[in-house]
Amino acid sequence: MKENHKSDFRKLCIKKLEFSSHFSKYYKDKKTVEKLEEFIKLNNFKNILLYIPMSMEVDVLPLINRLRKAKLNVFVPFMVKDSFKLVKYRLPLKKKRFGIREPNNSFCIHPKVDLAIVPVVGMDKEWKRIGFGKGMYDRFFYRLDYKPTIVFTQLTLCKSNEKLSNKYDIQADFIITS
Ligand SMILES: Nc1nc2c(c(=O)[nH]1)N(C=O)[C@@H](CNc1ccc(C(=O)N[C@@H](CCC(=O)O)C(=O)O)cc1)CN2
Ligand SMILES: Nc1ncnc2c1ncn2[C@@H]1O[C@H](COP(=O)(O)OP(=O)(O)OP(=O)(O)O)[C@@H](O)[C@H]1O
Repeated sequence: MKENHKSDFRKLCIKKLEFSSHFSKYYKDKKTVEKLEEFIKLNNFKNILLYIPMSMEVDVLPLINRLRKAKLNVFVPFMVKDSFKLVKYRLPLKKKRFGIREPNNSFCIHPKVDLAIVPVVGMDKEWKRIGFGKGMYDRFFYRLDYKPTIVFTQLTLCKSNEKLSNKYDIQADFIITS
């Protein structure tokens, strides 16, 4: 029953985000990125997990470039089987599974991040993440032996007033949207 609710809510949020991404996307991206940057500076984070955005996600590429100029370490997901590892952001990016772009593989030892900025499709009552349903972020955080600060980011808030999440779903410490 709950799984049906979850997948219906996921579909609804995807529709909402796709719709929202057609209107003032530039403004929403800019506003959200400004807030993210302020948050990073205020808390003095140095090693940051970001992501290579898809069209309905907040475009964090300008933020990535600015953070790199400021000599912060920016990592992005590199999909491996049912989850991902972290690689340092660098060009070129190559299109992979699900149309996701990624930098080349890197063989450095596991980097430790103090902040993880995570794109979400939706959130439930408990501020737990609803993603595309593959469980990759869930597995990534479950397998970490420390807990970074987690920020969820989204173009337009899509939050349910019901509990839809499962035990393994990751929970936000902060939400930043436009
Ligand atoms: N930008 C970004 N990178 C990410 C994720 C993400 O959510 N966003 N991931 C989070 O786990 C991982 C990739 N996992 C994914 C799993 C499924 C789909 C997916 O089902 N995509 C839809 C298309 C979405 C669209 O309409 O654009 C599909 O393939 O049908 C996407 C990413 C790692 N990298
Ligand atoms: N720590 C874990 N270990 C094993 N399986 C897991 C774990 N976390 C999630 N899963 C599995 O992943 C699948 C997808 O989970 P869920 O529906 O919560 O995805 P999601 O959080 O919406 O998507 P995603 O994290 O990919 O964006 C589920 O079948 C779940 O059993």
